[in-house]
Amino acid sequence: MRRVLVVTAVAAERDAVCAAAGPCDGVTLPGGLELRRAAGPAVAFDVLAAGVGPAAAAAGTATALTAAALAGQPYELVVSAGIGGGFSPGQPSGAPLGSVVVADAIVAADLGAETADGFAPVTELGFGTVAHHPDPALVRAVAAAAGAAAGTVLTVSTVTGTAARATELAKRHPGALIEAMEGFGVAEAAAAHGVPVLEIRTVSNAVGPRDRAAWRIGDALAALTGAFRTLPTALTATAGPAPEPPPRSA
Ligand SMILES: O=C(O)c1cccc(C(=O)CC[C@H]2O[C@@H](n3cnc4c(=O)[nH]cnc43)[C@H](O)[C@@H]2O)c1
Repeated sequence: MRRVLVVTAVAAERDAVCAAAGPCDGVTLPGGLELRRAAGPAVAFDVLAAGVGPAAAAAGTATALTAAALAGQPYELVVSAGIGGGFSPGQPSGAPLGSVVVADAIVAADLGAETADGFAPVTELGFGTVAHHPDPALVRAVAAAAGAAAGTVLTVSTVTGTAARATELAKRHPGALIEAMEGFGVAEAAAAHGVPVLEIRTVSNAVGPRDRAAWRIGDALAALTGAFRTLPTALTATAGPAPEPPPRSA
């Protein structure tokens, strides 16, 4: 049985994933976060709503990964999942409302410093990392199964609210399809545990001037459920042999 941890920001996104994964039982993690567990025939999904933003996402992901490792049932894959803002197709790249995106790069777009010459990522300041690159074969397989585009997904701590900011981000990241707020935090925790990561997003709104009335959250959540329905087949097709269970203690 393959074990996959899925991390969303909010309960509505978690429930959209659970709607695809099958009946989800609740398990409480150290610290009080509730994990929803769905054991499918080929893949077991544990789904966690860890909170909004990269810090909450990293903390929740690290807690779930540590608890699983200590229980002798480590995860094989972590997936950051949820809705996001799509760059408009008129920009260097883009993703329309309701579409599905699988990240081929998970990029922290506002982790750095403002300088007189503009934004400098922390890597240019000499430390840290600003990008994680999921396994390309896995990205291709999952995107093909879900009918998704593959491209850069940005992680921001502040939702973009102006056309100027949207244009600046699109210029700085020409391959960006979506911005959201958690992927990089999930990816950092996964990397710290040596576990592969994916990010799957569906577009609820356009990146740019804030217009909450125009958000299509229901459509994006339905698309998220649809994408997760295709995931077990894609994962089983790409995975090697299932790992040996840990040795039983005498
Ligand atoms: O109000 C609701 O019913 C509702 C249901 C599901 C999700 C939400 C959220 O507000 C989720 C916040 C979550 O979504 C990502 N997100 C969505 N659009 C953007 C965006 O334009 N820029 C950045 N992030 C976006 C983000 O990951 C948030 O955590 C509400």
